[in-house]
Amino acid sequence: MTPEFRQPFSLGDAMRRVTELPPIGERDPQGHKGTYGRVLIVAGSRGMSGAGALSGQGALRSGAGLVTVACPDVVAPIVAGVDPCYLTLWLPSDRQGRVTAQAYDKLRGRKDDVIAVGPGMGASPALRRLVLSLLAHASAPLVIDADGLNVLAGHIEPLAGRAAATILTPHPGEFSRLTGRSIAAIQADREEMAARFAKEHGVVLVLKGPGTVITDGTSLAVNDTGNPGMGTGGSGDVLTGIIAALLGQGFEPFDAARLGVYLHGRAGDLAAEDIGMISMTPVDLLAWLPQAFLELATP
Ligand SMILES: NC(=O)C1=CN([C@@H]2O[C@H](COP(=O)(O)OP(=O)(O)OC[C@H]3O[C@@H](n4cnc5c(N)ncnc54)[C@H](OP(=O)(O)O)[C@@H]3O)[C@@H](O)[C@H]2O)[C@@H](O)CC1
Ligand SMILES: Nc1ncnc2c1ncn2[C@@H]1O[C@H](COP(=O)(O)OP(=O)(O)O)[C@@H](O)[C@H]1O
Ligand SMILES: [Mg+2]
Repeated sequence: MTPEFRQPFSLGDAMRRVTELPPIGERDPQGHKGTYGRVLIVAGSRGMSGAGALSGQGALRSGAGLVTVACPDVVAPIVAGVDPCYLTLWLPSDRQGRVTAQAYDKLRGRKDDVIAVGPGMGASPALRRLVLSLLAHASAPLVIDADGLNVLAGHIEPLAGRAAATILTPHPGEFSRLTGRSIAAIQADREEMAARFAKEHGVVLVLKGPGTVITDGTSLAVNDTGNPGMGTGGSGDVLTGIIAALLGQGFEPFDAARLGVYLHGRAGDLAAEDIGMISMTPVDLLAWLPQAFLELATP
């Protein structure tokens, strides 16, 4: 067969399509905060303190035992003031209010069950160093979003060879930077592009937007919850916290990702039913997350 007649590579039948959600078990009566996962969220910078707070609250509303939001010290009091239930870890900051190259020293040796990094951190060589250090040395599963993803654009090799799971949560713009492909090309072939990337780099890929695709390169799910009311800055930051919390409670990475995406969208649908898509904000996703969880926990 000459090359021009070769079929294009397709994941086709080898791909397991998943539609059933993983069950949410009851909380262990003997459980305590140590049982349900210590979640570290590294997020925020001057001007984007909300990203850290929204991710932290997303994790709290999703059952995490103990949530710590690590953010530049200049925004830490603001982040701490949003919610009394998470801890804050104050990271050294530069003149722009972003983390410095010394930030990783504050995270080294911590015993977190899961680490999420990226929302609202801005772009800098120091952030790149921080993300690469986490990829190289953190033994906990990692969720990488937003600016954490952007530092990997054009340098995705550090994703390879991690012992623990890595979940990436790009929107199409971020996935375009990661892959070097146009947003249009990605949107035209979302499932194939996501699955191929996940397989090649050994990650769980959450390609966001209507019909979010979740795949580990072997299994694939397309989410059917969510609505355009969620097209408001900060919705994705909430999702990062939700997925991190589910990982911390022991869900397998692929399951944590697809369950988190489902619940996030369902919270958005419940909010839209009640207050409408126009007025809802990511804070409402937090408010309706309990109802979304209750629906799944109560048959
Ligand atoms: N309160 C806070 O602190 C908040 C902080 N935040 C923080 O802000 C930082 C910047 O994040 P960001 O996503 O706003 O900008 P960026 O990565 O340049 O992406 C834009 C590009 O992607 C594209 N694109 C996006 N979605 C798409 C889709 N569904 N389908 C197709 N295309 C899509 C988009 O396309 P366009 O709009 O041009 O059509 C454009 O090209 C980040 O750290 C985040 O965490 C925010 O969370 C807000 C609340
Ligand atoms: N029209 C839509 N339908 C379903 N989900 C949507 C829609 N618009 C946005 N979302 C969801 O909202 C979230 C937006 O995330 P992201 O783009 O990272 O926002 P931000 O960085 O501002 O928090 C994603 O989970 C995305 O799937
Ligand atoms: Mg985002």
